[in-house]
Amino acid sequence: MESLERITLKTQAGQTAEVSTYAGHLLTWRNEEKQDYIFLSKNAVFQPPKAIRGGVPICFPQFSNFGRLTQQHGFVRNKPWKVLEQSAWSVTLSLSYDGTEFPDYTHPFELRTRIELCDDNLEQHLEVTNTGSGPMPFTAALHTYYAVSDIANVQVEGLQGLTFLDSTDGRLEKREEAEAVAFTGEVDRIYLRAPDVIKIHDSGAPGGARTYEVRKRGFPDAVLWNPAAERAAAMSDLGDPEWRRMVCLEPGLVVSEPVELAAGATWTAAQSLRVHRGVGPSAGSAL
Ligand SMILES: O=P(O)(O)OC[C@H]1O[C@@H](O)[C@H](O)[C@@H](O)[C@@H]1O
Repeated sequence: MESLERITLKTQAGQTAEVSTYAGHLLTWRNEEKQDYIFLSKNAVFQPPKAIRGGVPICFPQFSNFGRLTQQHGFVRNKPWKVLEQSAWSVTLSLSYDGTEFPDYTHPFELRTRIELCDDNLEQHLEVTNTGSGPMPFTAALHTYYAVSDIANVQVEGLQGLTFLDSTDGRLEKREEAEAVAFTGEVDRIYLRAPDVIKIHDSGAPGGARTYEVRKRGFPDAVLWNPAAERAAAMSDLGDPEWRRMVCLEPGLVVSEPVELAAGATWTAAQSLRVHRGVGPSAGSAL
């Protein structure tokens, strides 16, 4: 059952994005032909405190189990947020935590996210202020689910030569050899010190081909995830064939540069997503 408040952003050309005040969550981004750029599972459950499967869940103050919280990916994706500012094409939301609800995380903070929509370009900012009196450790990620025609058509460019932690293999440290990463099974990797531009090519997208160009700022790491059939079957809000229609590329502050934010200080990071359409699998790259 869907009962969440959605804010709709719209450009003059007719692109739309929907943002849920629950979880401060970008749910959809569609072009003027109503094609999805962002994946939202058909089996997603819109019932707080359940996390929404798809869109852009905000993992904070912890990514995965990188931190002391028992709750995977932190707790802000399971909370109502407040709208601070809104226009036809942008919205800013915030969430305040007073440090009391989770005994494993006693650092008060104010978190804000701003989403701005332009045609074929979406910007998302994340900003946190330490409102406590001591240093505040945290990890974070923008857990972005991209819509793809079929995971078999997807290649990710920009990761060659990087060290990654393989979460499907005990977080063993490995080196990425592939010029373009393809998906032949479960992929769950944390790339350390990833470049600020990474591209996802989908050779089967409507109109011929599509490239998502992801630019990140302030996030040193990048997580790449597709669960493949077996793990997806165990996730009631994903399943088959939904897992084939998504790939996650998540700018993150996970392991490369541990942060302890000073009392009163603010940390900011952002991602800028640009879509290149119908220009072949390389879309201006070397592939
Ligand atoms: O099911 P969740 O909590 O939303 O997590 C989904 C996935 O999120 C990814 O970021 C992790 O790397 C995966 O290990 C995890 O399975």
